[in-house]
Amino acid sequence: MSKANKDNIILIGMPGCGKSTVGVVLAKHMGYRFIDSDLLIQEREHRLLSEIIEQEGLDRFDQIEEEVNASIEAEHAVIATGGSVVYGPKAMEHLRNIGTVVYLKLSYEEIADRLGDLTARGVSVREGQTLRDLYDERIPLYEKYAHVVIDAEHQWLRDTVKVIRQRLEQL
Ligand SMILES: Nc1ncnc2c1ncn2[C@@H]1O[C@H](COP(=O)(O)OP(=O)(O)OP(=O)(O)O)[C@@H](O)[C@H]1O
Ligand SMILES: O=C(O)C1=C[C@@H](O)[C@@H](O)[C@H](O)C1
Ligand SMILES: [Mg+2]
Repeated sequence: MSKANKDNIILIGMPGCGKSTVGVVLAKHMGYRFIDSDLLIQEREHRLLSEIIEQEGLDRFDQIEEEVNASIEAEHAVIATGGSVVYGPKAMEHLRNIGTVVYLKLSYEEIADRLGDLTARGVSVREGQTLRDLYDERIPLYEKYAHVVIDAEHQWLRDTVKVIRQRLEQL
């Protein structure tokens, strides 16, 4: 159960799991604002995520992502985060305080199908690390920080939105 002091809905999960695509539709259906924290990072930095990672390196990118997410002030919003937000404990503590954290869970196979070139997409992946390694490293973090886990495997976008709303109503 969420002990949040605000009514935001925060989406977390692997890159390509649908946080941004599902998030904007969920916000529209609920009459909420939509915030994509990847876009907040790009606005603050005046650069693309892939450029920040290339120019600053992954450690600095992770710091920037943590700072931006830890300073989001919002109410009545659906917040789509970046897949690597769970590397920032301060950001996750803040997000859990301002809303209900919803993990969109997909299998490794479906994530691999959906994602193209990880580098071009700007995914926070270290040299030599495979998508499988990344998946195995992150799943325990998503599970640790989630208030709610949604199985999004083989679901139409509209059905994922419906299931999220049902689960939130039950809280
Ligand atoms: N049922 C579905 N629900 C959501 N997205 C789907 C579905 N089927 C296919 N897709 C595709 O999967 C991709 C989801 O990408 P999206 O950018 O929303 O992911 P994300 O979780 O925001 O990733 P990132 O962490 O990189 O920001 C899109 O290309 C979308 O068209
Ligand atoms: O999962 C990831 O490593 C990332 C996902 C994107 O949303 C961005 O936050 C960034 O490109 C890193
Ligand atoms: Mg996104």
